[in-house]
Amino acid sequence: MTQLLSTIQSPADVRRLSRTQLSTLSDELRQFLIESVSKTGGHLSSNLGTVELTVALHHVFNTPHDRIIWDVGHQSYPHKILTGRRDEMAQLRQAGGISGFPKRSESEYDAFGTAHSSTSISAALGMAVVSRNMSIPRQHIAVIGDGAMTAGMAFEALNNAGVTQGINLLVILNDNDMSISPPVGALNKYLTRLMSGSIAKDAHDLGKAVLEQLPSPVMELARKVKGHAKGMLGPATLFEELGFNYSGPIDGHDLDALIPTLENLKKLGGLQFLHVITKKGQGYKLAEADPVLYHGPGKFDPSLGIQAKTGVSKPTFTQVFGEWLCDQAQADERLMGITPAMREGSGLVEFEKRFPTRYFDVGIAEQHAVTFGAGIACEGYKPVVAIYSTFLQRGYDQLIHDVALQNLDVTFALDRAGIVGADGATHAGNYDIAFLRCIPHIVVATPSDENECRLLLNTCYQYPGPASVRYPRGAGVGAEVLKTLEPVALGKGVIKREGQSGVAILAFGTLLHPALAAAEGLDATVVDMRFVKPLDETLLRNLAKTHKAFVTVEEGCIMGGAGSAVTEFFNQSAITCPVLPLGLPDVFIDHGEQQAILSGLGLDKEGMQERIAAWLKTI
Ligand SMILES: Cc1ncc(C[n+]2csc(CCOP(=O)(O)OP(=O)(O)O)c2C)c(N)n1
Ligand SMILES: CC(=O)[C@@H](O)[C@H](O)COP(=O)(O)O
Ligand SMILES: [Mg+2]
Repeated sequence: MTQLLSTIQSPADVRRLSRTQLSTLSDELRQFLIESVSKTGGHLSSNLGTVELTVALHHVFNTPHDRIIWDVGHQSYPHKILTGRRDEMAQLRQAGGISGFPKRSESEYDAFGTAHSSTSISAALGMAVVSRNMSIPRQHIAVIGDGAMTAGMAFEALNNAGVTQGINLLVILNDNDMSISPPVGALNKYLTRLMSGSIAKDAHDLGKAVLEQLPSPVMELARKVKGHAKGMLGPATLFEELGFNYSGPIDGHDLDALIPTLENLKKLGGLQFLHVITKKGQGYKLAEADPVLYHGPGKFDPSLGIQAKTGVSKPTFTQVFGEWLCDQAQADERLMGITPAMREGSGLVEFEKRFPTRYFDVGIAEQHAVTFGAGIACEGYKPVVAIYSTFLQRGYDQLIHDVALQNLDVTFALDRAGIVGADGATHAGNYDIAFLRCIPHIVVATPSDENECRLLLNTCYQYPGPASVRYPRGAGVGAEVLKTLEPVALGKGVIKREGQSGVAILAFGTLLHPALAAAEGLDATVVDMRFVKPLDETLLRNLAKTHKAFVTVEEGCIMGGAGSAVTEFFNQSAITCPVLPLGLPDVFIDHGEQQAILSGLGLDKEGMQERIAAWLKTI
């Protein structure tokens, strides 16, 4: 039953509701969420945890005039539902439907586009200084999870905000004591101490009482009084030391606590930090019991919950990597596995169980993960950094300056390379080939199937410098994976089909398979290049003697990608054969089903055949 929810057209309707109605609305919203996400798939646990907070925020603040920035944004579904997108939830994360993350082009209520974590405070601060300079009376609210709070960028923003005068910035720490996996790090321990009330509770109560009694003209003085009171009673919180007025912890599922607190903070303005305690999966027993499983499920039956898959399914590339990592770690005790907060997604669950002292979840801290690996390599150990292609973007300078420049032996296992599907443009791993191949020393390997993934991991692991293996989200072609730890030759491709038409298709990665199918109709030669760097120059020189035209195929951006590598080599070697580069165009590619997106871009058998045939007519 969603009677009240169905009357909500915009947050203005939420602002009119009584406390009792807000409570009913929250219950209906939660029910709607479970039903809706069970039909589309999406991020469930985090959204169940932000229902009351979202209702309270839209009730108290004047959105969209006031800005709410949802960190990561995977918890913004209640916000989407209350801001006019209830019906669109049926197409969430599907082609043509709404995004799973806040998106400025989608709604005026989405103040900032997010999906990569820990950006909210910086963005809110940027908005706040403009409001200050333009004398716009506006509130800026960053809602950030305890996981997202572990990233350096969040602290860079707090550091900057703490000395910024005259702004309204409210940081709400949505602390559910969970990242995707259980949380890690010293900050988590600190937050647990705050949560237990041992640091600031008494001081907070005293401070709040003082503030509530004071008339607004003396608020500034009040803040000083409050700070002084805290100082007398015990140590200030870290956030107070950084210049914020800390409130909390409060129960983030209790509207009676949330609403007056938010109203109070709104009145106060300035630099405010509110610590809210929530439960991931709140209100859906199965998600409460296993928030990790329900972090980002596919479709499921709400009454049964997620069911274990029956039958035999092809292993995913992630599973192939996870198994390889365990086998390699068994064989080489120098191996250390590193993940920036993506244990499940990167396939490290088993590795952690079997090699706990060699497993490092460093938090949402990609830059640190890379340099941490560099340090390990300096001491003769062999770090394997398991990281999604899109998240390695965060560690780019570290990759160049800390790893490659020193030619350190760090292996990068790049998952989710290429189109990722439902998460869309924010998570697409489209750029790694281009941004890696321009860095000296680094090996860039692009396996075409699961078995080759393992073989190239072997090669890259044994290569005594920086090396990367990129593989896509999901399952491959069902190739049998040999349990070997033997490497294949570095920088050598393999001819898969000899054609007679004088056309050679050079495939970098899993698009080899549609390329092979397309080649039948074209009678083209097909090569599994295996490596973008080093490029198999000998093979290319030989092919150029017998072929008149080349096509490159990759699931990565065309600009600067593997096709560019081939063209550059041809130019340097005075090879005059024309090259048609097939890959991802120079646009951000929205969410949708992975294969459908590739087909839409002409990267399936038919598309390749058509485009190659049309191009051949022009040369
Ligand atoms: C830069 C970056 N690294 C990793 C991720 C993947 N990721 C998405 S949500 C999440 C956990 C966030 O935890 P928290 O902020 O506490 O939110 P919760 O899921 O607990 O609601 C992670 C690691 C990401 N989105 N961005
Ligand atoms: C929000 C976020 O960044 C992750 O939860 C991401 O959606 C995971 O994607 P995968 O499902 O590909 O692991
Ligand atoms: Mg959390």
